[in-house]
Amino acid sequence: MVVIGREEATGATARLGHYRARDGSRGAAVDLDVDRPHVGLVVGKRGSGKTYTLGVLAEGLLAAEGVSPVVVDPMGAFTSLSAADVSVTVVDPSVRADALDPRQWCAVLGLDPERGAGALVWRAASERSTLEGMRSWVADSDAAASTGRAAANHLALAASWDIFDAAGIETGALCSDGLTVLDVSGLDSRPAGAVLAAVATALYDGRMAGQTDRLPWLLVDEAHAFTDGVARRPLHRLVTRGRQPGVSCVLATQRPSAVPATTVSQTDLLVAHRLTSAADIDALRAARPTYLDGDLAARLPETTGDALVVDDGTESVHHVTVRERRTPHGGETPRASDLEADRNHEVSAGGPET
Ligand SMILES: Nc1ncnc2c1ncn2[C@@H]1O[C@H](COP(=O)(O)OP(=O)(O)OP(=O)(O)O)[C@@H](O)[C@H]1O
Repeated sequence: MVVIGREEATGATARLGHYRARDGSRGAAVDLDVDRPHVGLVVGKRGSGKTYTLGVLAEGLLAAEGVSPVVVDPMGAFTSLSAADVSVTVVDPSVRADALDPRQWCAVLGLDPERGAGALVWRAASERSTLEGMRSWVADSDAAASTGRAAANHLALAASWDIFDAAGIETGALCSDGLTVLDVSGLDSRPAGAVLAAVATALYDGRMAGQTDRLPWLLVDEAHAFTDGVARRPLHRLVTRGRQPGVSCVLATQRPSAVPATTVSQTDLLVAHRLTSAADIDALRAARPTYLDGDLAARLPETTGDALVVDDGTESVHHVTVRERRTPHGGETPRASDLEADRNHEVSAGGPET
């Protein structure tokens, strides 16, 4: 067995799959180090196996001691795990208003903090810790009527997202011995970004303040959806500085070119599935010139579930077939033939009741 991500022989690992020889034959088992914190990036075109690979990693983390896997799940691909495994908790995302700082409040509402409604929301977020409090503070402020109305409308929009709550997401609840799935599939990109911002901040600050002994792993699917919104700064902080307090972060995306170059270059574990877009291959190559030279880019895998794994720690590249999941994969793209099969099943079962 080979362990990717470290040189030492001991410590917790998660089974990733097995080596794939050039002729496609199966080689030795491949594990990932989960003993120390890492920054991982899983890339690949649609349907190449990214979500599946995140699921494999989540399973491995669930089985490892001393770590707390947390998934931010924009596709609802992980919610089915709770039926298969009791240690999986699907959480309805909830965010304390003061989990976002004034700058993040302006970012999530798309407001310029320097002017008008943005400046008012900034002050409301500095003065009050709940959304209700911010709304009353704006209503009572002596700002120009049109500015007050605009700020009130933006805060009413935030209230309509139904995510802001005095309880919020606590570090302690996230850092359990099970897998926590934050299902943001029902949310638009702004509230989903607010949830990710709050979670990334809770994990980082929680570890800095010594609130948990466990090492959190934040797995983010469809990460390109979060790179220019309110979650950008907290994610950037995790990617650049999270390892020091012990927080790992693994981002999965079909568009590496949409992920900031600093994020790609901070990655110490890169899992590259099939990629065909020249812009995406170039984005990877630009950030990882040593490993992803022209030759290696040409050797990116062709088959779903196969991956090129680049390990910065040991400066090595591995050709891996990701193992099959032990729990159900919820990321299937619906197919017309599935509907057809369902219909046939209903007919053979006597059809729907009338
Ligand atoms: N390692 C694997 N072993 C077996 N089957 C796999 C593996 N990886 C992926 N698959 C199959 O390929 C399908 C597509 O994988 P997945 O949903 O992870 O793709 P994706 O890259 O996340 O796609 P999208 O970008 O659309 O989210 C899965 O439904 C699964 O059936």
